Amino acid sequence: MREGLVVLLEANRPTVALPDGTTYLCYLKGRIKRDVGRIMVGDRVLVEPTDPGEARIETVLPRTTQLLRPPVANVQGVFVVFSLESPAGSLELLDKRLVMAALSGLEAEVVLSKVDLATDQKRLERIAKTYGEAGYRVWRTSAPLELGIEDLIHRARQGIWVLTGESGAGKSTLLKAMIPTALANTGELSRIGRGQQTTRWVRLYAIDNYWLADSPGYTALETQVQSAQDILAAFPELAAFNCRFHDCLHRQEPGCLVHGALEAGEIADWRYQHYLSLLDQWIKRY
Ligand SMILES: Nc1nc2c(ncn2[C@@H]2O[C@H](COP(=O)(O)OP(=O)(O)OP(=O)(O)O)[C@@H](O)[C@H]2O)c(=O)[nH]1
Ligand SMILES: [Zn+2]
Repeated sequence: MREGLVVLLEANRPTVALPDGTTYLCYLKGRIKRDVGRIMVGDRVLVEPTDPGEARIETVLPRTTQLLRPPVANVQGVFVVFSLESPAGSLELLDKRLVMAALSGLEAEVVLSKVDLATDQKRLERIAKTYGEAGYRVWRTSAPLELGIEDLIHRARQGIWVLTGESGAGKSTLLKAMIPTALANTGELSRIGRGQQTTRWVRLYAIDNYWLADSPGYTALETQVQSAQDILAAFPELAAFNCRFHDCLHRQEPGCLVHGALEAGEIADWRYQHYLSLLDQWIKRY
């Protein structure tokens, strides 16, 4: 048996890629349907070749993560695309996506798109610096100028990655640049059920040592928030402060060092505000 990855699920038939690049159109051993339920793109499986180009999936290995949209298992990281202009992205949504990624156990990188349209250079620098200091890889890209995209593509990564971001942020544009062969698929539609619903098949494409899903999105099945400290941990530049109380949440606690750092401009005010509002939402819910 050999280990492979489900890279496409077309009409419920999985295509599995092996590390050497060969692919098999697979069918599932009966027992698996009962044990695993639906197999997903991104599932790691053990296969037994049966006929040329065909194999039987014997085992589905345990999943680490599971996204609902796009439906992909074992996602390792997300590219959060943020458009500087037309339309200008929302920093609040950017922070929300980054926090969701952290709370779902995913890596995240920030892609500042459309730098060719950026009129406010100081703002661009401030944003890039803020997220860089918070520990994220930050990319600046421009599709028409072909800027930054090659660097972004060929950086060491592992596992499966997904593009996410607001409507109009530039996700499809990046996707086409990152996987030119996916072009033919972007409009691919499949009818399911009685033809009421249409859906696109998700396909994974190999880039260097990682995989990219050709469908943008990002809704995780579950997040692991156990305490307010988990929210704080998702803001690394705030979590780094050692205030008087070791579990300081940097609100109104005595001896909190964050307020001074804010006044000195060492922390971006919008990051702190977004932290407080996410913290509030979480506390109200529990
Ligand atoms: N000037 C400029 N325009 C860009 C750039 N990247 C994308 N665009 C344009 O921005 C618009 C939106 O880009 P898309 O790639 O469709 O954005 P998207 O995130 O896929 O949008 P949705 O499909 O609505 O989610 C298109 O008209 C693109 O041509 C860029 O780097 N510079
Ligand atoms: Zn504090």
